[in-house]
Amino acid sequence: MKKSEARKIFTEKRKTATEQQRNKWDDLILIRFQTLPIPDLNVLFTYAAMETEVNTDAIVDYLHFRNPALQVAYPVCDFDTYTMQAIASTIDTPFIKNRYGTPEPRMDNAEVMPSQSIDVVIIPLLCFDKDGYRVGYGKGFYDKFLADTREDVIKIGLSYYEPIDKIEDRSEFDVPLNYCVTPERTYEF
Ligand SMILES: Nc1nc2c(c(=O)[nH]1)N(C=O)[C@@H](CNc1ccc(C(=O)N[C@@H](CCC(=O)O)C(=O)O)cc1)CN2
Ligand SMILES: Nc1ncnc2c1ncn2[C@@H]1O[C@H](COP(=O)(O)OP(=O)(O)OP(=O)(O)O)[C@@H](O)[C@H]1O
Repeated sequence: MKKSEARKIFTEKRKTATEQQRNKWDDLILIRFQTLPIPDLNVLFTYAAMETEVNTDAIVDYLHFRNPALQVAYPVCDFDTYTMQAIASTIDTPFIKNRYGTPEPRMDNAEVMPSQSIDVVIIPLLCFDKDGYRVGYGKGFYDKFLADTREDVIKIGLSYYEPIDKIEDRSEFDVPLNYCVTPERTYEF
């Protein structure tokens, strides 16, 4: 399947899930996430979920419990260059929606986490395939960001839906996932 077709299908599919269903899937994904063989980590780059995305709050709480010194960063986007920065955030950091509806940490006194310091990236996606390739919103935010991260960074996708067989129009920039967790299964690539 081509990325553009997958984007359309999964954008529509996402809208059909009820809040109750999503909450249940978030719980199942958390339970699976807790069994991933990820080593101790110091810096996490995650995302603040929009309504139809897998919520990462409980996963962040769990990782924080594992390492109280964990630093957690969230994306702040530049829509002129389609790049993003990892902004360190705490429980007290206010989040505001940008003009495209994505919650972002407020930038006052913001600490930018160097891409090279990040140990694990939790990535939102519209759909993924059986080889770990993903389809996002098509602006290349994540592909560009991941290009600057360490070779050994662990990339974990979260998805309510199972993978498609193959994204046909992969590009040279596409960075595959190491893991993808769904309510039904954990995929390792
Ligand atoms: N929760 C969450 N945060 C995230 C992402 C995500 O997928 N989920 N991102 C994952 O990338 C980045 C934001 N990506 C986005 C990409 C496109 C649009 C969007 O609505 N674009 C408009 C046109 C924008 C323009 O051209 O200036 C559109 O496509 O209609 C919004 C966010 C970073 N933060
Ligand atoms: N490292 C990079 N350097 C320059 N351009 C890039 C890079 N990575 C991706 N791009 C460009 O970004 C655009 C979007 O790529 P693609 O269709 O794969 O989006 P996507 O994977 O759905 O998006 P995202 O990474 O935001 O989730 C493409 O035009 C691609 O050429």
